[in-house]
Amino acid sequence: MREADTRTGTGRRREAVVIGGGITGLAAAHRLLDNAEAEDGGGPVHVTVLESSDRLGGKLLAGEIAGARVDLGAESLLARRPEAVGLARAVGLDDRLQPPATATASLWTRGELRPMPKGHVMGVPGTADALAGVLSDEGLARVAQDEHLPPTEVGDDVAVGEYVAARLGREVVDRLVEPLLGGVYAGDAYRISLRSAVPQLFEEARRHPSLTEAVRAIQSRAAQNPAPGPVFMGIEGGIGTLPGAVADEVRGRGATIVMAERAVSLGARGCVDRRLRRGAPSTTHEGDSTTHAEPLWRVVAESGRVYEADQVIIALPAQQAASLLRTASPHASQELRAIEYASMALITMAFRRKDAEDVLPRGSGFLVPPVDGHTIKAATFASRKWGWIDAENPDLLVVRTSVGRYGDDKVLGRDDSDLVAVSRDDLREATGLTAGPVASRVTRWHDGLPQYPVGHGERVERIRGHIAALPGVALCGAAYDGVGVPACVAGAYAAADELRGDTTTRAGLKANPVQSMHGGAGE
Ligand SMILES: CC1=C(CCC(=O)O)c2cc3nc(cc4[nH]c(cc5[nH]c(cc1n2)c(C)c5CCC(=O)O)c(CCC(=O)O)c4C)C(CCC(=O)O)=C3C
Repeated sequence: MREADTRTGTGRRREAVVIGGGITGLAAAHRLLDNAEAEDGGGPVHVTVLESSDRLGGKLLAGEIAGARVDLGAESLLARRPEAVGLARAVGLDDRLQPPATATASLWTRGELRPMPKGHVMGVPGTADALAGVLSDEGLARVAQDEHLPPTEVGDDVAVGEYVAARLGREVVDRLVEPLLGGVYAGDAYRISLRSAVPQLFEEARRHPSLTEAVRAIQSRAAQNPAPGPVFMGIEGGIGTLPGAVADEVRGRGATIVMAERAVSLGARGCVDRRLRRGAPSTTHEGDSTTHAEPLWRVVAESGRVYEADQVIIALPAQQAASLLRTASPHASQELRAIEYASMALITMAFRRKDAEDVLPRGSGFLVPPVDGHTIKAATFASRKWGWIDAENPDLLVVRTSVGRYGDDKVLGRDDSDLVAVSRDDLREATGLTAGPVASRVTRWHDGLPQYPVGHGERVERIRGHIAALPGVALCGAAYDGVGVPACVAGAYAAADELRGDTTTRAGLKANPVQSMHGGAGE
């Protein structure tokens, strides 16, 4: 059915193609449809989502172990930003949203599980007070020196590890910052950008001579405006059920989702080349809406099929985006190639509840600093963390561990049985759990987490600059706007809004980056 686009008078509806069926691409499709329904949305649109694999959802994957429903990918949504939870509500999952049953976690440091200290921003403490035991006595004394040291230059950007070590000593980096960044980015604190990964702290660090003072400034601001509600949210059945729910919702509104359809190139038709030569700016603005007599873009798939599009949203990991953009934007392509990823594996194990219940500590799990030489970097007690897993499986206790950090690709090459064995060894050493699991499964996430090293923010700006020269094309995903699910959703919304000439969403994202929500006051 072809509806006339009365607003632009072209007699046809817009064609929008979203490349990538992860949560970012699906959120983009959802937003394109919302925008089209809005009064000034530019008229009817037909949305096509192209997914190269035979599964939607990208890094979100719901699965099963010993009959228990679990997440085998990301398992929690940061709820301090509205976008991810808002999307879940918008697609009818309101009743299934559930905060974690426990908000406490531990740190496996210096031979013992110790409560995760309160009052830090991404592992950076506001005071040495709560760190006894977590750090050595020398480490504690070193933190206290911060207030007396001359200021450290932050410049345009600095590596988190380098800066924190200069102010507070390496122990804070090794035992607090590394394990948290290891969770969020599977990264290396000495490479990750303070500006991109902890922007709030970057801003405050420029304003205060001491870093602990900068942290306390963030904490007192947070204390004055306490954010309502839980920090994290889960979804009954797993956050891996979110992509399917979004897919159903957009299909219900007329979108087409094509599976096993790999987009291999994005080509401009002649008219675009002429427009580009005239120096026409990128995305739409008033009166230059994206509906022209003919679609401007041709997306060619590996199958040979061609998708003509007025608007294209690229919601792909950086390397795939680089390939797709080879001819349309060699400069963007080159910059995208330089974005690196870390790989990780999740080892999910179901224990008999009676074997594990009294042995495992309370709380949601523990983080592991890499300095102590253990293989796992975190353990999550899924049955303790999520009430729905607990309730559905009274005889089981589900635990998952994670392995793999930036630069260490070897660990993913180990056999499943080997990864289960090292996980059990580390769990036994940390908690005393000796019983074997009744079931286990390993999920490898090759190139699962994009890295945000020093200079990443500028690189993304340059990429956006190049993409802006392609009218009707926008880019979003974990590599550009922040690694968490809310960041992916927010980036998708910003991309869809940009295509209708609305840059306020992107501006809002920049002013209030998703990563600034990490840590906070004593959470
Ligand atoms: C992508 C991402 C974000 C960004 C989200 C976004 O920006 O949208 C994030 C945020 C955070 N992660 C945090 C804390 C923890 N993360 C853990 C474990 C893990 N995180 C991971 C990823 C992420 N983590 C991963 C791959 C693991 C490994 C184990 C697994 O995947 O199963 C664990 C141990 C296990 C447990 O207790 O569950 C803890 C305690 C805190 C609070 C810090 C504070 O206290 O201030 C915050 C903001």
